[in-house]
Amino acid sequence: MNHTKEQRVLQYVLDNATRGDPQSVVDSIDNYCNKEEWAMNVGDQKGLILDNIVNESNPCVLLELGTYCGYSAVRIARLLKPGAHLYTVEFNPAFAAVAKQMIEFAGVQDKVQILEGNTQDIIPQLKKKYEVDTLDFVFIDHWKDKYLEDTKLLEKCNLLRKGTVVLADNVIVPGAPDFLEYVRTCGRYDCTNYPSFLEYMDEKDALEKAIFRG
Ligand SMILES: Cn1cnc(CNC(=O)c2cc(-c3ccc(F)cc3)cc(O)c2O)c1
Ligand SMILES: [Mg+2]
Repeated sequence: MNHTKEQRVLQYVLDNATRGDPQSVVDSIDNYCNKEEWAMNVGDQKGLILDNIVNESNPCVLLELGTYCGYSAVRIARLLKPGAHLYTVEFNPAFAAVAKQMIEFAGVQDKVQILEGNTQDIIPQLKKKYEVDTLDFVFIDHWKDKYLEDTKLLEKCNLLRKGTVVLADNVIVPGAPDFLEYVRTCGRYDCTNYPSFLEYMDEKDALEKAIFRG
């Protein structure tokens, strides 16, 4: 039954975390991925930086690109105020199925909506189909060669407003050089780099925060 790594991560959470307790879900995933099998969750070190930036920006409408097992969706949702909502986009149906169960077990399903499909198709639907006006916070953690085109698509679809926080994972490893170059030089973002480490490893990585100037 647990033929994939993502299913094994979920099973470990079901067996070791507490239903309805998002922190225990986050901690269980980190325990498993530190001890048993590496997986590409943002992890506990970069996760603390993510927590701080979410708390600082007090967002109401959030978008995540790249759900994977739902680790960062649960991590973010556990911090959201009543009425706040996170849309998270996942292309891979197997990942989306695991994430759905992870989010429901954590008890944050009322705050999180998984949108299954390609970001290129879903981003242009956010306003009309999902009744989004503008986004307060965007966490980018999907395919690294899609960061730039999807950031430009968010701009084109008028989903960013003055002060929208765009936070990108993995800007060192695997890296997103064209995205970094763009947000740091195009004149439309105020950028801050947050050095950290690749999840569950000693290798250097970083998050980049790019605040849209409007
Ligand atoms: C298949 N797929 C579905 N979603 C995605 C998008 N995520 C990544 O690719 C990703 C990759 C790594 C990583 C992989 C190998 C390695 F040696 C070092 C780092 C780390 C991350 O935090 C990531 O988010 C990939
Ligand atoms: Mg990542």
